[in-house]
Amino acid sequence: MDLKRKAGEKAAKYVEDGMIVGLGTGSTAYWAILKLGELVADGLNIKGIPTSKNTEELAQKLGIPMLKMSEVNKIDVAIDGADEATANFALIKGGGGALLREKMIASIAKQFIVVIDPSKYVERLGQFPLPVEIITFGWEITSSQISLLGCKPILRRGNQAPFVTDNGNYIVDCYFDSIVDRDGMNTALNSIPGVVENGLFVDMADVLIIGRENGDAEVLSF
Ligand SMILES: O=C[C@H](O)[C@H](O)[C@H](O)COP(=O)(O)O
Repeated sequence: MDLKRKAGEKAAKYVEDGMIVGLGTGSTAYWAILKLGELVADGLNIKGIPTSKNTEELAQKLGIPMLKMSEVNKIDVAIDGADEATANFALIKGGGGALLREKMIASIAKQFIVVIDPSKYVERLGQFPLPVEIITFGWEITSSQISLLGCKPILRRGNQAPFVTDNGNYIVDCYFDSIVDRDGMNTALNSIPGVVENGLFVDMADVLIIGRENGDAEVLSF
């Protein structure tokens, strides 16, 4: 079985009747959402909060009832993918551009479950360029201020034009040699005027599920 699928489907087992569920974005969270769709069709009663417009469309197709972020003040469990994860559960997210909504949803989730394939499990963060969401106004200035933190920020592009997030912002993908002080970097990035949010998720994940070739998916709890 596809390793992303193994991880995603395992995460769906954490969802219980009556829960409000943060629905992540990307090709691994996809499998969790698909499974939840099946369970809902079989009678599971949950409400989803999507982390992106893509996920909202998917959940809608699958018949998962949804709430708006403004309608909730707590989320029971959020399930999402990651671009990198370490043994102490630090994450880089945002490869799909959904980091802002993902971080907001994860931050109010009682339990945040991260699903990955083994290629995402790394010793140190920073091989994957860190996505930083910035406002379009004066983005060049914001980007050059970000570069002073020791990285090379590259404006993400879509179809020959800058990629625009669900929130109407740009993303710069920041190439660091490595990110050692994750807390410090998170704070420093978010202190730059023009930065909306960055893809470092520190001390947020509670469970990390890694799809493994042999046997069941591996579950690590913090
Ligand atoms: O913005 C996108 C998200 O942070 C994704 O969860 C992340 O990029 C991982 O996606 P995938 O499971 O497709 O590798």
